[in-house]
Amino acid sequence: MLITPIVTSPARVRRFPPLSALIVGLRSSRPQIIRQREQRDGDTFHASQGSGGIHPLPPSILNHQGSAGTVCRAATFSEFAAASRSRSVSRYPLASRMRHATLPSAGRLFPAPGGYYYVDSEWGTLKEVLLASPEHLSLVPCNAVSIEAVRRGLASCSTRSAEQHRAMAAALTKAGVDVHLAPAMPGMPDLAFTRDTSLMTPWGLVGLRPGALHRRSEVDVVLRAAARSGVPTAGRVESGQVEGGDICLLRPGVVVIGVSGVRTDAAGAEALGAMFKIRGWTVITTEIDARLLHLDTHFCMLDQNLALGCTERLDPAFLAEVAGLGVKVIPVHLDEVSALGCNVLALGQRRIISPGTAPRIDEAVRRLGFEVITVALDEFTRCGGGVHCLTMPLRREAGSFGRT
Ligand SMILES: NC(=[NH2+])NCCC[C@H](N)C(=O)O
Repeated sequence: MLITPIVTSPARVRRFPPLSALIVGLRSSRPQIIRQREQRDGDTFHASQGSGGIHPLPPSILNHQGSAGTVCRAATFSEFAAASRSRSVSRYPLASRMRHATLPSAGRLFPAPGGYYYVDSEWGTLKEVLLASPEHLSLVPCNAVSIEAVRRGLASCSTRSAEQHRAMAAALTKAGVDVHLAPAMPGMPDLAFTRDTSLMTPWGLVGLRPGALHRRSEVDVVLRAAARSGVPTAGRVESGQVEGGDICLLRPGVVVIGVSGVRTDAAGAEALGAMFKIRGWTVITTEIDARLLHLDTHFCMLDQNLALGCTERLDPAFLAEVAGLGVKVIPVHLDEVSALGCNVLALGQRRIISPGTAPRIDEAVRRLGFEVITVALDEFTRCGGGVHCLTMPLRREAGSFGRT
């Protein structure tokens, strides 16, 4: 079967209705799709499905100079109509304004066919993020932290998890981040951890392939929700397994993939890594301890040259490589990792959101001049995920060097 991604120009993307209008009710969204369906000859391409690995974009649009636009998945009108009927998307605090992205400029290291939606680092100023409703959250004993929580007799409380999730969304909004919310899905107890199902790149959103089988069907839900917001899809990993918590866009041009063999394996890392390599990125794979679940529980970027890391567990060769790239690692202890205290979200401009479970780390980061915003997330941390796992950035300002 052939699929035909649709191409729009950045200028068209700029004219999209405000995201707040798209999210709350999506009443004005049909024109957006109509605009996406306008194709420009020469920029259209076909990618075959079912060939294994990831569907790459054609070389003709790689190394693109930033003028030809955005590659979009053609969302069907029925998807769009379904989205406009959805009620659950309207409950969150949303930024009423829409600040448009700085679109790709000549000076950019990786000009962006992805256009408006764009992420090339873990620390560029965060502008838009995708969350998913925790309505069906439950404590699945599928990682060391959640197994221990179940052993201690803990359970999930839907009222508290909803409150904490809303408070996190409110903190994001207050920090100038627009929030998109995927609807709840019965039978998907870990859906709220949107980080793991997909990855936003400079070229569009990539669907991942979770190693946890109970999470695999989450990918379609998240991709559909993103498509309703007009986020272009760049491809999908179709071999091996790879979860977003194991991926770190260390800086523009360097991606790290943690391989535990359980959630992310070598085949999945290779499939995803190929997408970056073909665009000239350096792909660093590092073996991680499966008991720590994901890379992002024990290695998280705070800023362009600063990270939190569990130096007692990370591979010394990886730490040496990171040091060679000029990134300083603030050591975190294993008990802080288990408390998800290392699993923080960089907002850019020296601001982070932290679950506040490791005061020593928060204090150390504050002393470095960061604003540390804490949100209570114990309903989620007992499931093995914190604020980094609960957020999937859709748009960050392009990472730029030279700043300290
Ligand atoms: N990126 C992360 N660390 N995600 C945490 C996911 C937690 C979830 N209960 C799971 O085990 O899949």
